[in-house]
Amino acid sequence: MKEPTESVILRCEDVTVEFDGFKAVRGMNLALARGELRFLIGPNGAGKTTLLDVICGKTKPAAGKVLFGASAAIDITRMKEHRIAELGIGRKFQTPSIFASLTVYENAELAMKQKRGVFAAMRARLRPEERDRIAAQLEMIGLADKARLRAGGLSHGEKQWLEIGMMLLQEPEILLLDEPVAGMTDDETARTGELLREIRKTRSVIVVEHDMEFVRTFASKVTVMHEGRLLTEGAMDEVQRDGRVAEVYLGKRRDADAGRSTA
Ligand SMILES: Nc1ncnc2c1ncn2[C@@H]1O[C@H](COP(=O)(O)OP(=O)(O)OP(=O)(O)O)[C@@H](O)[C@H]1O
Repeated sequence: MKEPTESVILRCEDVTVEFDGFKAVRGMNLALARGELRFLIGPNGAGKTTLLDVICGKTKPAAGKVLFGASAAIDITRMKEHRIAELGIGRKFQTPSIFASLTVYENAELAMKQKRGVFAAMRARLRPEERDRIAAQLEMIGLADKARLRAGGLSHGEKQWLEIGMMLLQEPEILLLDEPVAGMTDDETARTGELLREIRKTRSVIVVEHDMEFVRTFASKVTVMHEGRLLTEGAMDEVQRDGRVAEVYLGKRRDADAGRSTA
């Protein structure tokens, strides 16, 4: 299932990752189109997080390539993590990395200044257009009314949204999210899905997710990994009908997921 080359923003080709001889990812292929919201699913230990680690440069593959940019022309396989981030791949981990003692606005301000680069960041004041962008971003993540509150006092879901907002202020082309709705209330989960739909209008997103109810509601295309390999890929309803998918999930599904899922 190869995407037309011109619309591809990221391509993983035959990526293999080894940890002390154990192959966590085995010849994995993935092509992400511009403006796509892709869900990466699979049982525990399938290699999903490791693949995100390879894309953002945190882990280097033993073999294979990661290509990024217009028509996936830039080989980022051996680039340093910070360089990949500068190029436009943002990674959000499960634990929020916001500053609890600063306000929501101050956190956003820091993210904006980080985007400017070290020298410009020393300029104390933000330009009016930068302030406007922060305001628009806080509006998008639903925290405009909480701009003056300490980030540490936000709910779990709000902290996750703030972190997503801070990443967006750095204008990545691709966002990599690892279980963004873990620990969220049903309402927060639904709002996060809407936020992802909004984000994909201007950026591409890969979401590693275990919450099958969430995936069913918000996914268009799903990639299923199993034991480091691509098991199948396609529309969620097709994937759900695939007997192999049900099989690999049987007995491996997380306890937390079992209550919500009938996949
Ligand atoms: N740094 C590491 N050293 C050794 N083994 C690792 C390391 N990181 C991951 N692994 C192993 O690689 C395999 C894939 O792990 P990974 O975290 O990528 O799976 P996953 O699909 O994200 O699982 P989960 O859904 O449980 O988060 C697992 O067997 C894991 O134990």
